Amino acid sequence: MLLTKPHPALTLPSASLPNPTLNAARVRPLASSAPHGRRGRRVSASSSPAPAQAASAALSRVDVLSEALPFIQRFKGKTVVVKYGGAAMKSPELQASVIRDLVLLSCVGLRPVLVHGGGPEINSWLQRVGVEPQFRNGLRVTDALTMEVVEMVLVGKVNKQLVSLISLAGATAVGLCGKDARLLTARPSPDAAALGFVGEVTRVDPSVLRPIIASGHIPVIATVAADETGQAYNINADTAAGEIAAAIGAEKLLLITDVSGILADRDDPGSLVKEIDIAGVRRMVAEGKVGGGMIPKVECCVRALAQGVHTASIIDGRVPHSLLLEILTDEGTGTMITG
Ligand SMILES: Nc1ncnc2c1ncn2[C@@H]1O[C@H](COP(=O)(O)OP(=O)(O)O)[C@@H](O)[C@H]1O
Ligand SMILES: CC(=O)N[C@@H](CCC(=O)OP(=O)(O)O)C(=O)O
Repeated sequence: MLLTKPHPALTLPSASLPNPTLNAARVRPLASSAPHGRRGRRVSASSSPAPAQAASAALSRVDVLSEALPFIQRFKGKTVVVKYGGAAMKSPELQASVIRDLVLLSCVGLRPVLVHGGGPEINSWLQRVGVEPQFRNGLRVTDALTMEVVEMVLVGKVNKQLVSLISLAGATAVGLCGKDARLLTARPSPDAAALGFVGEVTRVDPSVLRPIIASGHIPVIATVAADETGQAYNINADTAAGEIAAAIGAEKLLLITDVSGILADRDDPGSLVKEIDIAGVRRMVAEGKVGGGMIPKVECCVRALAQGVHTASIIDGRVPHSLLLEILTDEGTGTMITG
């Protein structure tokens, strides 16, 4: 099945489109100096809308909350693996907004596991040490120096930054990489001659995640793993997220990126494929309609679904609250791949 519909974000008023300033406003806590009403809400005489308008705005806000109830009930206690990719992590405001949504999901009883990338950040640090990044079919060509930079950036920098953002948003997180408690064991990719230290996952041992999740912390996973000899490998974050989702029996796998989802025509942002089954997506890959970084995404969704994950979606991190829209509404925002 292949359905193409206009993307909801494309039909929204311009104020709903990705806008760092608006996102910043959304994540900013209430100014402590602002006067507060009875329930601690900020009250501003000069900017108050007319009472009728304010009441109607409040009503539509609680409507949205109320509509989310069946979804919250359905997914309460369920694990959702969210892969947050580098392309959608470029702006600090966007990062804070995505992390707030993740924390909201955790507060309403879902059990999110965050697997992250950081491709653009790795590129920028490689360039600082004079190495030009190279990719083949969406995978980074990883020699020994590149491997060192990948580990420093993903495990040392990006991972800890996301843990801090979760803390700032009021939840707690534990940062890990594949090496911790042998969460992921790697072996060289079949294309090692061309790709160097790019790994594929041979084993997932999710036992370290269970007590972390049971204690209410959000695991944050960087996808560097070692083989049996301790050699480090660079694992594509989409691939790792799919394997982790399958190993922990996740309800959902969500890949957040910087396109609206799978496009029927990759040069036409309006050609979003809203829903597609495994056969359909395989056909798109065979016909060359899916390329570059979208290939590991599609492949990991297909593998996760084949191993029992119920739904896999590719969603647009540039759309404010795309994570909440995908999980807590009927409409969704991106491409849902079904088994
Ligand atoms: N059919 C397609 N639909 C959407 N994107 C596609 C398609 N084929 C290739 N792509 C490319 O895949 C990219 C997403 O992968 P990538 O840049 O690796 O994301 P991330 O860094 O979030 O993991 C898109 O920006 C787009 O250039
Ligand atoms: C083998 C391989 O390509 N590894 C990726 C790992 C990070 C990643 O996947 O980051 P994004 O999600 O931001 O693309 C890389 O080195 O860029």
